[in-house]
Amino acid sequence: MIEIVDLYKYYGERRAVGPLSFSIEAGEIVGLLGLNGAGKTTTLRILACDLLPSSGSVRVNGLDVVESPHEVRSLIGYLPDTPPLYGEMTVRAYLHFAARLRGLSKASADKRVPEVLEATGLAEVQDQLIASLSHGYKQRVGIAQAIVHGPKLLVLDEPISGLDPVQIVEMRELLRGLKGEHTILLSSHILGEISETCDRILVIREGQIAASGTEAELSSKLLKNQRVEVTVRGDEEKAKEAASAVSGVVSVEVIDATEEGAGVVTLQIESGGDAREAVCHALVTAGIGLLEVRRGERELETVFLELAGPETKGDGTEAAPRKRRAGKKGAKKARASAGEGDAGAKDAAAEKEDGSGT
Ligand SMILES: Nc1ncnc2c1ncn2[C@@H]1O[C@H](COP(=O)(O)OP(=O)(O)OP(=O)(O)O)[C@@H](O)[C@H]1O
Repeated sequence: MIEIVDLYKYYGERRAVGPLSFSIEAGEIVGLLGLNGAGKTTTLRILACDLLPSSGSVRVNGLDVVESPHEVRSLIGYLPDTPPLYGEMTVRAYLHFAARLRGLSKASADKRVPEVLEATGLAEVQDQLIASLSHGYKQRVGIAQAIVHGPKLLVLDEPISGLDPVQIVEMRELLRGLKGEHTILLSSHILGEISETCDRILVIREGQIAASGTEAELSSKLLKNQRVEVTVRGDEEKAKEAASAVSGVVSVEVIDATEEGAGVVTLQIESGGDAREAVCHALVTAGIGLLEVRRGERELETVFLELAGPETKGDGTEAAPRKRRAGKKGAKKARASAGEGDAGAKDAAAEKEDGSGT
């Protein structure tokens, strides 16, 4: 569906993208993941025929974006990082307008708009002014305008950015629901936002693909040890001893408990392989009450920073395990902010000099 070979994009002397090559099969949902300035928006704009490449080839369904931009545009639904919405229009009127703009006849638009309202969960707010909608609903309208002409490919620039946790879950469901009919390429700078949504992740760093695969594949490639956090109720020393005795476990640390309660502790366990089942078995056998088991939350961050971060070591080493803090309030606060979207992180984009068509 998408084939990019040796793509370069320069803004003046500055190389924003390249050499960049990747392909995406029809029906896939793929995440382009990179820190600010990595080249995500530039790549997506080139795909959406909003920006010309400096060199290289970009094909959508076999059509070249430079040679056949009109045909490519009709195949693509594009959500830019700032959705092109008109606040003074109602949702339905705006989608009708967007449909007509993309070449649908009035009759086709009349038929298509209710389908799109339904598919994006906007039917209830169709008569509201766009300006009165929450950020999450505005993002949905942005996606609705992108699919209104029935494109095969959706190119979505940070569709999850700035959404609250409930809206993130709803957006994931919306995107996965669209997957059947569309191939989707979306961008993000937060791994946790897209790891559950995408079939595959392409990590982009300085305009090049640094790695690709599922989140699990990226983890196993880059992290020597796996991390699991287990919350238990019982004797702390006994729990540590039981977990430490499991084959493959290399370290057991007591960290901030994920919940309050008498005798509740959380252990952060590093192991050579996936030790979740063996650790749970050992703890239960030792008479420890098992309350929660999950993969360490820093694992996601660590993988991403290994690949894309400014302090990439490139040797597969990872950050030190999270230690127990003095109080539990601090822990809760830290967890609440971990993995949250950074709505302000795109400020720089607004200040960019416009390099369209260069
Ligand atoms: N119009 C422009 N003129 C000059 N430089 C630009 C322009 N647009 C982007 N750049 C530069 O190209 C590089 C890649 O930018 P791009 O917006 O593609 O990255 P990004 O991964 O989308 O980042 P963000 O998440 O901050 O939007 C950055 O160094 C950026 O400063």
